[in-house]
Amino acid sequence: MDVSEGGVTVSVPTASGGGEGAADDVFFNATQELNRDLTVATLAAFREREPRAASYLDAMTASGIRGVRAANAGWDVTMADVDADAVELATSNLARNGLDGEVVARDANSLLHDHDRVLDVVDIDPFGSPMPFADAAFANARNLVCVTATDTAPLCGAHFESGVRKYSATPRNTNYHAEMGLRILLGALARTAARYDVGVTPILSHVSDHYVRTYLELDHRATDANAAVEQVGHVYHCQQCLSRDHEYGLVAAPRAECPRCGGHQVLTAGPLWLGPAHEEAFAASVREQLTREMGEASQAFHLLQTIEGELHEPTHYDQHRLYSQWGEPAVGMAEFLDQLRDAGLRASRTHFGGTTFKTDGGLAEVEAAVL
Ligand SMILES: C[S@@+](CC[C@H](N)C(=O)[O-])C[C@H]1O[C@@H](n2cnc3c(N)ncnc32)[C@H](O)[C@@H]1O
Ligand SMILES: [Zn+2]
Repeated sequence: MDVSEGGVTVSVPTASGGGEGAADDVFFNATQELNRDLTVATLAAFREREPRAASYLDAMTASGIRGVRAANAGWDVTMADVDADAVELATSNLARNGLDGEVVARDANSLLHDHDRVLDVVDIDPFGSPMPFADAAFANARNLVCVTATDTAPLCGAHFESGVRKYSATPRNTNYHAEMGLRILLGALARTAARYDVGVTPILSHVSDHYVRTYLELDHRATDANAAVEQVGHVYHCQQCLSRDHEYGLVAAPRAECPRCGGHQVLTAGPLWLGPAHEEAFAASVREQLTREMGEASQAFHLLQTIEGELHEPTHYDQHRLYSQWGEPAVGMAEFLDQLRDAGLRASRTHFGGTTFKTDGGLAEVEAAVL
């Protein structure tokens, strides 16, 4: 069947209209249109920031939809997949839109390591964890690495051993699991890039549906890599009172007891990324690149707006969860945030959920402000 998205029309396996299709079909997920709309808008915003950026590798292309959309936006595109059927489909999808580009049957790692031209932007969109491709991406990309991770259960600590294996970290299953997943991923990516003397700066990140997506700008000096590693540390989370704190550095200092409630169930999570996961100005510039022909433009607009306003504290709270802990009825979010601000705290919504918020205050200050 044909799918039209963002100004291109591609053929995808018939069964895959609403989901991921049959197991042996070439992969296509209609529900990732938001991810692809944001990719195209991010590429456009990034080109304004880095005008030399011209080449884009869609390293796991499947039907080719993402690479075709990038080619349609003027990028010099290479699309790769290990699956011969995917390569055939992506080749015909590029051609039927009258676009130039190279489609190759290659393993992403081997292609990255012996590509004969500079790859300005590399997009890693595998099944599950991106970590098996992260070394090759950071060793060979020049400006930007885009990463999707769909293994959210390992990332957030729900599938603990798998998370430990894939991310060389200790993810913990907290009530801010989506952000835990994002920060475990960012921490692992920053440490991987550092092996190649590459420093990463996350300029946009979001957790939507069941995937994590992040865009990492690269700098190629050892000092940049050091600066990125300095953004990595640990979160200490009390399972009893939900209080948490964090510390930078690769050496963990597990808490014997919670400084707030004295409980002994304080989890240590990390190493994970404690720095900003986005740049406000860049998120705003991506928002300006959304176009009418993008099917998820409206959702993308609201998502970016929320991200722009989001504080950079490394964990968030769910206001409903707190009120249930306090045994009180929850109030509206706008009123709640006003109460925090009236008490002199910084406070923002987050894109992790409609009742989530971030603040620079500790839990005791939040309680004092709203109860
Ligand atoms: C999640 S799909 C990609 C979806 C696509 N980027 C999109 O936006 O619709 C993952 C693809 O990676 C391919 N793949 C798996 N291992 C690979 C490897 N080592 N190198 C390149 N492609 C690989 C699979 O054949 C599959 O087509
Ligand atoms: Zn506690």
